[in-house]
Amino acid sequence: MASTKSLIFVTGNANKLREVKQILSKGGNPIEIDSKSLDIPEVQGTTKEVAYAKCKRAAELVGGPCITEDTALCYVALKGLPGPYVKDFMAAIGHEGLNAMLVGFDTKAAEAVCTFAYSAGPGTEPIIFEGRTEGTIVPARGPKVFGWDAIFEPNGTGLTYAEMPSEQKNKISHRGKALEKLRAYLQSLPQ
Ligand SMILES: O=c1[nH]c(=O)c2ncn([C@@H]3O[C@H](COP(=O)(O)OP(=O)(O)OP(=O)(O)O)[C@@H](O)[C@H]3O)c2[nH]1
Ligand SMILES: [Mg+2]
Repeated sequence: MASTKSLIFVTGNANKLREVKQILSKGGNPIEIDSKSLDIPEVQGTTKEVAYAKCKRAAELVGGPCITEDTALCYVALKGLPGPYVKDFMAAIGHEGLNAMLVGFDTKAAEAVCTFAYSAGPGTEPIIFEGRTEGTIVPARGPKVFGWDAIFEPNGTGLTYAEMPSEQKNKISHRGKALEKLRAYLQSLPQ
């Protein structure tokens, strides 16, 4: 029988939590997720630096093992920006503004980047797991439930993330890819 592990995911984002639970509860060795909603200040830096610092602080606050996640939306024309700062851009200028930023550029290509970090507990070095999905920024299509899902069309799908059933998004998404790496790592740990 498959063994079940439980892990604390520290996040303030209910949509992330829903997807992480969906993805990790499936498969031969399901991982059970408990969550803690803590608002952890985020440093400026690369996606990996942001994820690493978030997880280090989360482990101190939780007092034990935990995972955190940082998501970035990286425009090719803008050499990776807004990247890990997309949350503030989304809040300030919304879907229309995120499209308008690319007016005058030849390429609307973008990459969704998800960076999970796992800490074995306070004082330990977080380990990073990254997933990337390439796509195009388009005018919003589909339900506007989760962040910039409605304006991101993964290559070769003809659909935005928002137009896809969750199983389809999870199969190809930046988050799904990062979580498969995290799952493999957790399964390699001694019980
Ligand atoms: O359309 C989307 N599809 C996704 O798959 C997705 N994943 C994250 N986001 C949004 O991108 C920003 C990341 O910022 P972020 O990583 O700091 O998240 P957060 O502050 O909401 O939560 P957390 O840091 O407490 O975990 C936030 O605005 C998130 O809502 C997504 N939007
Ligand atoms: Mg955040």
